[in-house]
Amino acid sequence: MSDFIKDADWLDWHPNPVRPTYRPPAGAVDAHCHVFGPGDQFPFAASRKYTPCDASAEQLFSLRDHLGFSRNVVVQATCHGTDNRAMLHALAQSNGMARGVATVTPEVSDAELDALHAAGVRGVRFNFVKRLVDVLPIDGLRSIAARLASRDWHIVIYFEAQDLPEYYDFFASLPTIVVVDHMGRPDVRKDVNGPEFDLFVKLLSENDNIWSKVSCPDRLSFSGEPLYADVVPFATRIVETFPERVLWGTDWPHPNMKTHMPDDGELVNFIPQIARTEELQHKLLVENPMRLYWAD
Ligand SMILES: O=C(O)c1cc(C(=O)O)oc(=O)c1
Repeated sequence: MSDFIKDADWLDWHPNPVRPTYRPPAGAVDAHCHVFGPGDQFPFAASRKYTPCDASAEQLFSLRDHLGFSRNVVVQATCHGTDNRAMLHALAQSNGMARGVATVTPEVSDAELDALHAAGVRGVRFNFVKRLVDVLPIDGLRSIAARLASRDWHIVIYFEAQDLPEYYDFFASLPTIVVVDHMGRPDVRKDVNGPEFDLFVKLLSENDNIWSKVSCPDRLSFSGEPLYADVVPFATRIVETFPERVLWGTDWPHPNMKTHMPDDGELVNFIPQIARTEELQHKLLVENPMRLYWAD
């Protein structure tokens, strides 16, 4: 029994996703997923904006095998704040088949960063989504970023499209590889070649250190599952313009979905819609994440 009671409107992860008909290439990496707790073992943070159901490392790895994937990148979920223990536990249970992205404060010591590296962490997440976090002052983020540059770590950023103009110069100034979560959350009802998404494409065009995850059609779509047709032009534009700088992930256990819970097998079946050749799929699922997370 968890010590926490999940939010009344919380949607649990899908209990029995289909076995995907699309088979990912050997060694495929789910480069964006999370663990939640379990809350009685790894308590959720006092600063959290939501209380989820539990989603353990064992459940994550069982999903990985079911979907035909080999590896995971476990991204620190905001409900755990800067307490990275649940994520680190997942890495420790993975037999080297998972890497992590942590959340840290500007006060983090070099020794703590060393320990995170030894545990398999290769990046830090900066979050600008106000419903999820109290956004840290930019100066603090800058000081963290400067310390990561010498470590060959990267920074994962999560923001929504309407906030990109405000943060554009800051993002462009970051000294590490930068990976944008969920394509910068475009409003897919707008034109894929319109000013809003063009600004995101410009960010990647002008900064060859900036990458994008082409994840979460379920969050972005208004046309809905399983086809997520309205997301396809956005994701294909990114995959085909920046084939060496894209990552894909399930986003399991899908925090804060309010209307439906995606079937993770159908999310895998969606991959060939957005990466339309075997070569693009191999870069997206194997070469790019391996370069970023398993270079050593
Ligand atoms: O859109 C979200 O609610 C969301 C939340 C989190 C998190 O709480 O860490 O991570 C994500 O990738 C997406």
